[in-house]
Amino acid sequence: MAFVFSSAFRKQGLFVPFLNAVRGMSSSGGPTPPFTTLSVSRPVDAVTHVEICRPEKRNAMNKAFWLEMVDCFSQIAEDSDCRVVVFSGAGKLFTSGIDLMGMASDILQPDGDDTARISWNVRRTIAKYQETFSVIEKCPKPVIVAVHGACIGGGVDLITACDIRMCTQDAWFQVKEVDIGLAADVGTLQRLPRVIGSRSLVNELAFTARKMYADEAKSCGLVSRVFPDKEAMMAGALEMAGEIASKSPVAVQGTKVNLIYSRDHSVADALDYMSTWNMSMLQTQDLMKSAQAAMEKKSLKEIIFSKL
Ligand SMILES: CCC/C=C/C=C/C(=O)SCCNC(=O)CCNC(=O)[C@H](O)C(C)(C)COP(=O)(O)OP(=O)(O)OC[C@H]1O[C@@H](n2cnc3c(N)ncnc32)[C@H](O)[C@@H]1OP(=O)(O)O
Repeated sequence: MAFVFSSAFRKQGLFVPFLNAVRGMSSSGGPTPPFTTLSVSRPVDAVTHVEICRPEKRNAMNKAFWLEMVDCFSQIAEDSDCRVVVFSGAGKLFTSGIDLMGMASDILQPDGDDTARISWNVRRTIAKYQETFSVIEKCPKPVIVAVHGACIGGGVDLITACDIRMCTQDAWFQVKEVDIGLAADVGTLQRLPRVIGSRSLVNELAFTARKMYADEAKSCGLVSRVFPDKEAMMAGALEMAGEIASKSPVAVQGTKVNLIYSRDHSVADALDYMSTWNMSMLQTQDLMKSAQAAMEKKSLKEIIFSKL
C-alpha cells in the first residue's frame, strides 16, 4: 500500500505532491451520488475525505444530510480500505447548522393523533437526529474534522463527536440553539463538557450563544491546531491522517474504541474493558511487525499491515 507521507516529503523538499492531493479534495465536482449533500473521496491511500457539500446554502443541514451521514459513516466503518477520515465543509464556511427552511415540518409539525403519539414521534425524530453524529463516534476509524469560517449550531454537535478538531485562523464556533428557542439536543450539551475542561465556559457558550473565535477555541482545547488558511489546514489534516494511517489499524481502532469507552466509564470499568479487548487484540500479527520495525529502527511506513 503506497502512502503519501509529508514529513518524508518535506525532508526531501517534496511537499508539492501533497498539496496537489489537497487541491484534489475540493468540492468542485459536487456531492457524490447517491449522496446529495456529501462528497466522498480518497485523496491518498487509506484516507477517506467526507465533505458537507451545500455551499450555496452555507452547508445548512437539510433532511437529506441527517440521513446521509448515517449511511456514509456506516459504510466507512465497514470499509477495510479506509483507516482514517477527514471531514470538512465546501465553500465559504464549514456549516451554518440546521437548515432553518427545510426542517420545520419534522420538528414543528410532528405527526400523531394525540399528545402521546405526537410526543413519541418527536422523541423518535430527535433520536434519529442524534444518530447522525453518534455514527461518527461509533465508527472505529479516527475522524479528523477541519473547520474553516463559521461552525454554527449543529456544526458544534458534529465536531464534538469527532476525534481530532483543527481550524483556520478565521474560524468561529457558536452554540446557537438558544437563539432559535432550543436546548441543543444532538450532542453539544453532552459532549462539549467532556471536550473542554471548563464547565463555566461551556455554560457561558451555551447560555449566551456568543461566538468563540479560533484563538480561544485553541486555548480552551476545543481544537488542537489552528492554521492560517484552509489550504494549509487541509494539508495539515491530510498529513496527520497519513501518519495515523501508517500505523497498525488494530492498534489505532482499538485505541479509539477504548478512549471513548474510558471517557464514559470509571477507570476500573475501563481497565476491565481494556483487558477483555486486548486479550484477543494482542494476538495480532501487527504487534510483532511493529515491534520488529522499532527494533530495526525502520519507519512504520515501510510495514504492510493487513486490512481491518
Ligand atoms: C432535532 C434537530 C436538532 C438540531 C438543532 C440544530 C440547531 C442549529 O443548528 S441552530 C443554528 C441555526 N443556524 C443559524 O442560525 C445560522 C443562519 N445563517 C446565518 O447566520 C448566515 O447565513 C451565515 C452567517 C451562516 C452566513 O452568512 P452569509 O452572508 O455568508 O450567507 P447568507 O447570504 O446569509 O446565506 C446564503 C444562503 O444560504 C442560506 N442559509 C444560510 N444559513 C442557512 C440555514 N441555517 N438554513 C437554511 N438556509 C441557510 C441563506 O438563506 C441563503 O440562501 P439564498 O437566499 O437562497 O441564497
